[in-house]
Amino acid sequence: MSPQLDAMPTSAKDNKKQRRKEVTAELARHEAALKQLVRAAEADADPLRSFAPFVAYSRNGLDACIRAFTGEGLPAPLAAWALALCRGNMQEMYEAVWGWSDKKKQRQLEDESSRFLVAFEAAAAAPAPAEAAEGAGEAQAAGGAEGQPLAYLNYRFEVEDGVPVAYCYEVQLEERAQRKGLGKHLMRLLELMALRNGMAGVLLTVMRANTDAIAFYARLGYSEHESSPGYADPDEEPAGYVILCKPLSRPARGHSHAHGHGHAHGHAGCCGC
Ligand SMILES: CC(=O)SCCNC(=O)CCNC(=O)[C@H](O)C(C)(C)COP(=O)(O)OP(=O)(O)OC[C@H]1O[C@@H](n2cnc3c(N)ncnc32)[C@H](O)[C@@H]1OP(=O)(O)O
Repeated sequence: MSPQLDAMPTSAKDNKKQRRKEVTAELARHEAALKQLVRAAEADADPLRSFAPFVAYSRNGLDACIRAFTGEGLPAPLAAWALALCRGNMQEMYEAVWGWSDKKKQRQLEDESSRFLVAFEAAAAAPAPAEAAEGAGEAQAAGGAEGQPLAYLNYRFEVEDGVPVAYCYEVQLEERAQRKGLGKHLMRLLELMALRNGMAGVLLTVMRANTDAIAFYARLGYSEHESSPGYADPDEEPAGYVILCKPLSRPARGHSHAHGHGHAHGHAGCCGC
């Protein structure tokens, strides 16, 4: 027993013990509620059903439609295409920071908690298979009526430091689909899905060398998260990556966020996710 407790009258000790028990039980309930929130979000078999107007993207010369997959349910040719696209876009930058491993990336993409949005070109607009990128022809066949895949967003629902978030693992676009608004559209869809599932925000990791992606995320309102290396201590050795976040707000309804998660807009140094 601690010396402080020892010196207390019995009723005060009992009160303190009781209070500890209550706090522990409350924390356990809170943790269970967060896990439940994530499980419910993961279990949604049709995450795009509320966002029908956003599953088609026709702008800037692109004519695409978006479908949702789980990592485990992604057809093999699409999984191969996703891995090849990521390798093509990222391998060089990865090698300078974490190293590149096909196996590790594949495991990440196909993990049971991994989720995908995949944008397919409308079938009529798809180029002949000979012009397609590695794996895209077979991936097209796996996609059914759609044309070739153009882009994907790989995400998970997670609890990060006690806060439920949608974690964006990868956004990868074929070169011919870049800078046409599709990346932004996919991120907006993720934000909508995150909000609908009670997540407090979107989190992601991006390499410092990826200045294009950093500019893209800044344009979309993402800023450095307090868990990002060097955020709290400018003397810390700079890492090769930063963690960015965007808190998500609901229309004010006069009561706090479900499961007690307030949003920290305007909260100095913290973005609430
Ligand atoms: C967590 C991660 O996934 S990090 C890895 C990100 N992925 C990559 O680096 C792979 C290669 N790049 C890509 O796949 C894409 O180009 C992405 C994902 C970086 C961006 O998607 P895109 O569709 O090309 O960008 P999009 O056209 O939607 O641009 C949205 C906004 O960001 C701006 N933007 C995009 N790229 C840049 C840039 N390099 N510099 C400045 N602004 C930019 C656009 O001008 C646009 O602004 P607007 O809304 O005012 O018009």
